[in-house]
Amino acid sequence: MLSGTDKNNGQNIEMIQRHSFPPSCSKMVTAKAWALKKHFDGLPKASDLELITTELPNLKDGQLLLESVFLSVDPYMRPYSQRDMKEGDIMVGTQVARIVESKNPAFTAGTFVVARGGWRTHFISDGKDLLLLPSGWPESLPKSVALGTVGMPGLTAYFGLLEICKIKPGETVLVNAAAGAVGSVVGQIAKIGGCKVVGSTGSDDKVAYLKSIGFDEAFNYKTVASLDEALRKASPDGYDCFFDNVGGEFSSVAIHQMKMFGRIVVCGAVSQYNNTVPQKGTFVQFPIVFKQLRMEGFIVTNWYNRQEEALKALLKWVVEGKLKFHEHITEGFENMPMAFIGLFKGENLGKAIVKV
Ligand SMILES: NC(=O)C1=CN([C@@H]2O[C@H](COP(=O)(O)OP(=O)(O)OC[C@H]3O[C@@H](n4cnc5c(N)ncnc54)[C@H](OP(=O)(O)O)[C@@H]3O)[C@@H](O)[C@H]2O)C=CC1
Ligand SMILES: CCCCCCC/C=C/C=O
Repeated sequence: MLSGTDKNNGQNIEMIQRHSFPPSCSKMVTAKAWALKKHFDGLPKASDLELITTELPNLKDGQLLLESVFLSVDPYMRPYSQRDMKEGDIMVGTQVARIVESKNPAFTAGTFVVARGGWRTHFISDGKDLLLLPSGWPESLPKSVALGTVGMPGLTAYFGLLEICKIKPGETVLVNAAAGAVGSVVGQIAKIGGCKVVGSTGSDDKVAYLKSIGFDEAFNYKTVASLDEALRKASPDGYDCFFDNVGGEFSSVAIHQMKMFGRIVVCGAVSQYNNTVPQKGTFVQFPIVFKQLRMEGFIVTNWYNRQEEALKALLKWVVEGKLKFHEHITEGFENMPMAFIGLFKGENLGKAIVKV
């Protein structure tokens, strides 16, 4: 038997082998997967990825066969591929998958789970890292939301805002990439928490969307004459909290408009992920020292010991209509590269999802 743990994705998932299995296997399942053919150089290109087709072995005791239904494409995959993947590895990622067959008594065929299976249509798991949808998941709520607002991006917003920023009612919160998976949840949780919310995003349609979900102020950073002025106009008194998804120039400008004792959550730096040469930035020490700011980076998985509590809260807000979600759905597994590349062109409104 050719098998192994997929170290690349850090998961207990049987690796897809790039050749056929012995003829003794009765029910062969053909799996498709996207592999990193060539490390990205600048903006990812479809030709950097390769679609491979393989056949999975029969299940051993304790194993499950899963079929992806919805897959997530996320900006983190770009820096992750650079740092942690080698050419030929299957792209890292999560999906909502259906259990097709189970030889694991803890799971029943037909159940939907969130898995870290990478960009694959089918895969085999020992069940260790599979997550059931939170209890009380309404039939009417698309299961894909478990990859967005009630999933990793929602958790990012929840912990970043409540635990790192520690927002208080009456404060003013700034978030960029505000119409995306994380940003749209940040703004809405901040509103639930009694804050004033300002969002920056890359199109007028997205600005209108942000207003429709309760943002107090929103602007299109691509068309404003001056970012500094746009930030000042949206909140003349400055910002208590800045949830930074973008980095780069935006952050360099925004840091100067923080209030005394402001908090900055460094969640991501999507504007920098495709850089081919290191950028020279502004020096941040002056505003940090003289306004006594706190600036903290965080990775959501560090908070996963509390994910049950947070997913419950996020689902409750969604069900109550306090937390709206939007999905940008790309149809077809073969279009995963296109959906991924689209993230860096601002094509998505809300969570970018691929439906197999
Ligand atoms: N620290 C953590 O644990 C986690 C961090 N993250 C980070 O959060 C951020 C948002 O992720 P997510 O919500 O999933 O993604 P989004 O759904 O927000 O999609 C990415 C968006 O980023 C914006 N964008 C793309 N390129 C640029 C650019 N050059 N300059 C400015 N904006 C750009 C685009 O929106 P627009 O049209 O507005 O430009 C695009 O739609 C990312 O930085 C990501 O890495 C995400 C999850 C966990
Ligand atoms: C369960 C999926 C793990 C996602 C981790 C995301 C960390 C993000 C970092 C920056 O974008």
